[in-house]
Amino acid sequence: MAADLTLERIHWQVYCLPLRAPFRTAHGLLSTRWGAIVEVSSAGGSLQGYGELAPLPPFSPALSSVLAALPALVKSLERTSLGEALALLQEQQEAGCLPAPATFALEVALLDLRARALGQGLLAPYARQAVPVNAVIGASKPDEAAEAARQAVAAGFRCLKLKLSGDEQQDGERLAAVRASVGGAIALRLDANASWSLAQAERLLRAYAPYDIAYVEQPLAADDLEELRQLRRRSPIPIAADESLSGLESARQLLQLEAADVLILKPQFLGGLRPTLQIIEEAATRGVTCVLTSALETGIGICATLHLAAAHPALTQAAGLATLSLLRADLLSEPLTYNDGQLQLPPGPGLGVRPDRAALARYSSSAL
Ligand SMILES: O=C(O)CCC(=O)c1ccccc1C(=O)O
Ligand SMILES: [Mg+2]
Repeated sequence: MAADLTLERIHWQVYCLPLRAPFRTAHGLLSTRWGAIVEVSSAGGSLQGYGELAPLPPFSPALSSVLAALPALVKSLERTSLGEALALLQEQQEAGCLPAPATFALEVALLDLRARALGQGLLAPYARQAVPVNAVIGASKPDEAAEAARQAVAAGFRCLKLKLSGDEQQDGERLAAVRASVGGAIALRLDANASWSLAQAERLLRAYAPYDIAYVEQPLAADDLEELRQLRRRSPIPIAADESLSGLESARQLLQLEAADVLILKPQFLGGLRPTLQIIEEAATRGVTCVLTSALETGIGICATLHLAAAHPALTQAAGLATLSLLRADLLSEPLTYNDGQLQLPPGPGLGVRPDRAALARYSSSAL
């Protein structure tokens, strides 16, 4: 049985991947993505499972502190059975002892190993074999953003997410330019990345409402849920919480306060697929929409989130999983495929993808 498999070795390789072009959000400019690919092997080394940690302050602790937690965690899991390892990981995650990206990486790697042993998909059965995704447009100059939006629509995307910079004038011009360039039939989402005050948000959301916005992510600072609740009651545009969600407890507070119309869920920053699934279930009972997104991981992390997006019947909205093209390269042996604004679930057991050793070696880093 898969649960009886013994884990022999758990190791990780840190990577450093440049972005194709620096990516601007209200949190600043991102030009390099750091993370690590985790590999777990069964006794005898016949089976492997893979996961990815890709921390990103302020959404998570920094890479150095996530890596610092790994040796003790790995020591507690090595040479246990797969079933025990998953239970131990869950225990430590629930006790709040582990940084979220470390739990996500280990959980996915263990589930990948188990699903490969069973010859089934990571989270089978699936509600869909392809997941609609939004293209993401950085907070670049209005004409550049409009051109990027046009290209995304030409590539088949029906939903775009536009990053705001916090510069009010440019944000307004960028939004007008993007809406004009794509026409009325394309869904538009905005992401303010926690950059507005309550008064500013009320004013800007009224100004942006005529552009037909599906929702705005995180208009206000992460920790003031009461203000978010007030804004939601007055806003002509639906409100999504992103930075305000740090795990199950914060999700429960948001649901309790009815502070958001939409929850943006990043398993990388929520401590894995299991707590994310719990949030999806609790949100569904209250009629709150959930949208899964990447944390700008490489293909391993994106693919894990894709499996959850494909598996759960409630996740019908476009997911934020079209971020691989922001990176200069991926680390997969076979690329993930985007077709007509949808990301295909790869066939094959487990994640259905593996890291490419040569690519991993090329972008590996020993700087940490
Ligand atoms: O949602 C998407 O389309 C892409 C993912 C994304 O924007 C993101 C990625 C990493 C960290 C934060 C965010 C964000 O939504 O603010
Ligand atoms: Mg966001």
